[in-house]
Amino acid sequence: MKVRDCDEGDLIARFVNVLPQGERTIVGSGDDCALISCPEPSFLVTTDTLVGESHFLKAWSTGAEIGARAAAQNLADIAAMGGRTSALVVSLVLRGDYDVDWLVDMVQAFGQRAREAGAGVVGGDLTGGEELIISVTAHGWVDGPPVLRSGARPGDIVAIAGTLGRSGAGLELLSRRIVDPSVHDDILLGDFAEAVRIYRAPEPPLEAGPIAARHNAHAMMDVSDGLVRDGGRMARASEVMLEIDSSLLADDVEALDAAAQACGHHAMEWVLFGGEDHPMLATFPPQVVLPSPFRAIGVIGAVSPGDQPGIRLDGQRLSGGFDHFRQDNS
Ligand SMILES: Nc1ncnc2c1ncn2[C@@H]1O[C@H](COP(=O)(O)OP(=O)(O)OP(=O)(O)O)[C@@H](O)[C@H]1O
Ligand SMILES: Cc1ncc(C[n+]2csc(CCOP(=O)(O)O)c2C)c(N)n1
Ligand SMILES: [Mg+2]
Repeated sequence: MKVRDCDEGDLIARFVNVLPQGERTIVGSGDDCALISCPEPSFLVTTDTLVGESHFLKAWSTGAEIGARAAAQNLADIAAMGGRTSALVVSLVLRGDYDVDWLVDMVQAFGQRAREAGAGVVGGDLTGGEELIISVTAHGWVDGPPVLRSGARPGDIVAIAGTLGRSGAGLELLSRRIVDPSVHDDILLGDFAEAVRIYRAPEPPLEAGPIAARHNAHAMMDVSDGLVRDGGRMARASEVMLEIDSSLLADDVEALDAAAQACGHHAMEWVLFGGEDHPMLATFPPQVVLPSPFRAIGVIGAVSPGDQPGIRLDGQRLSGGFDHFRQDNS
């Protein structure tokens, strides 16, 4: 059955059937607004949109992978404040010729990621249009003070939880047809399985956000546009220098060895400039024993007089990363 064979009410009923309600939901999908409890004095809110051809290709990813990706990148933004997600709303721009089963798979996988994070999917909107667009708004809360990008201080440990570079490598393996885009089986994907899987549906370590907050992280953000671009944003917000030690990125580089050989590419480029793995980048005071799953990748330095905040690798200043509107995407 195609979308054009249904009416909006039919589709919404199919979606609601597979979506989690969420523990904080008082009124879910079906009224003019959802009503969500928020006993804390303030709440977190973030929005992120995925567009077919820009963020994913239907030819490369299943509906379920696209749905999981849309949920993951929004859940990661809430986690990156040290928070937990209470409720998501999801707006879809659809074409009439989409397969309804494909769409329900997408919505179900979106709901499953929300469910795993303890969140409800409490509403959305449906519109017709040429390109598939998934626009998500997430609401959440944080127990205690939120962890901002602006809190890094000289002497802090720079740490990361989650993977770097896998999504960028997966994108290149698919773009260059080194991996057949119709293959989704980890066994068949072999050495490339992790990179391709994470490109299609990132696996951000959501629990790391609240863990970092409990261990007094000074600053945190998720990495969506690459370590260098996003690390530079943290550096500017905090007016510090992120000093990354390349030897501490060796495990990420090694994990991409097979992909690098196949693409004739330096794995370190993906680790530094690739986005969309959504790991948590955080800084911790120097005396803290880093909580699992964080690992150190460098330290925070002061900005020398006359210099600008930024990010350096082994003392060399870096710039670049993903930007929708610039041509210098690395
Ligand atoms: N159209 C807009 N109007 C106002 N603020 C915006 C707009 N677009 C983005 N912002 C704000 O700019 C900041 C950076 O946006 P961005 O989309 O890069 O978020 P991010 O968390 O860095 O990346 P990602 O969404 O990929 O995780 C966010 O605080 C966001 O709310
Ligand atoms: C088909 C295809 N081509 C290119 C990319 C790369 N890409 C798109 S958006 C983005 C950064 C985060 O964007 P945002 O800030 O919008 O969340 C990256 C690295 C992709 N994922 N799929
Ligand atoms: Mg973010």
